[in-house]
Amino acid sequence: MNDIDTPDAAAHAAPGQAALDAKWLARAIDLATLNVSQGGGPFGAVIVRDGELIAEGQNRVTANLDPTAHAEVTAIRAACQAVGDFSLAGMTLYTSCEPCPLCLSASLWARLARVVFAADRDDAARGGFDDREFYELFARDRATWGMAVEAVRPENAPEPFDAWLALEARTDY
Ligand SMILES: Nc1nc2[nH]cnc2c(=O)[nH]1
Repeated sequence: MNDIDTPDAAAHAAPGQAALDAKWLARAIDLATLNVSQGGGPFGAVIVRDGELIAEGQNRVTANLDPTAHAEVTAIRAACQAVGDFSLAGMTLYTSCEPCPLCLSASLWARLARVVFAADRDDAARGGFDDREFYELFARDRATWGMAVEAVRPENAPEPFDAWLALEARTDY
C-alpha cells in the first residue's frame, strides 16, 4: 500500500479520508499495472464523487494512436459522459502517477475539487516518460524549447471572442 498520509495530505484531508484515498489509489495503481499487459502505458486513474466511483481511465496513447489519451484524460472523458456534464466540480481524481502538465490542465478545466497521486514525476522519468521534463520546460523561456511556439496576430485574431461574447445563449465553461 502507498503511504499517502503525509503532513501535506493530512492538512487537506478529513478524518478517515486517508483510508479512502488509499483504497482509490490502490485501484488506480491496479488499473495502471493491468494496462501494461493490455498494450497500454503504465498509468491508471479513477474519478470519485462522494465516495462513489464515477469513472475509470487507463493510458491508451499507443493503443489508440492518441497522444492525449493519458489515463487522467480518459478518466475525465469517461466521467463527463457518465454524469452528462463538462464539469466535474466536487469530484476527486485519483491517479497512479503525478499528473503531467496536460493532465493537470485537463483537471483544472474539468473543475475537479481534488487530485491525489501515487508515484511522482521522478518515478515517471525512471520509466522513460517526459512528465518531469515538460514541467521543467514550462518553467523556461519558450525561446529555449525544441518546439517553436510562435504568435502571429492577423487583424481578425480576436474576432472569435467577439462572436462568443456577442452570443447571449453561450454556455460558459
Ligand atoms: N500522469 C501521467 N503521466 C503520463 N506520461 C505519459 N503518459 C501519462 C499518463 O497517462 N499519465
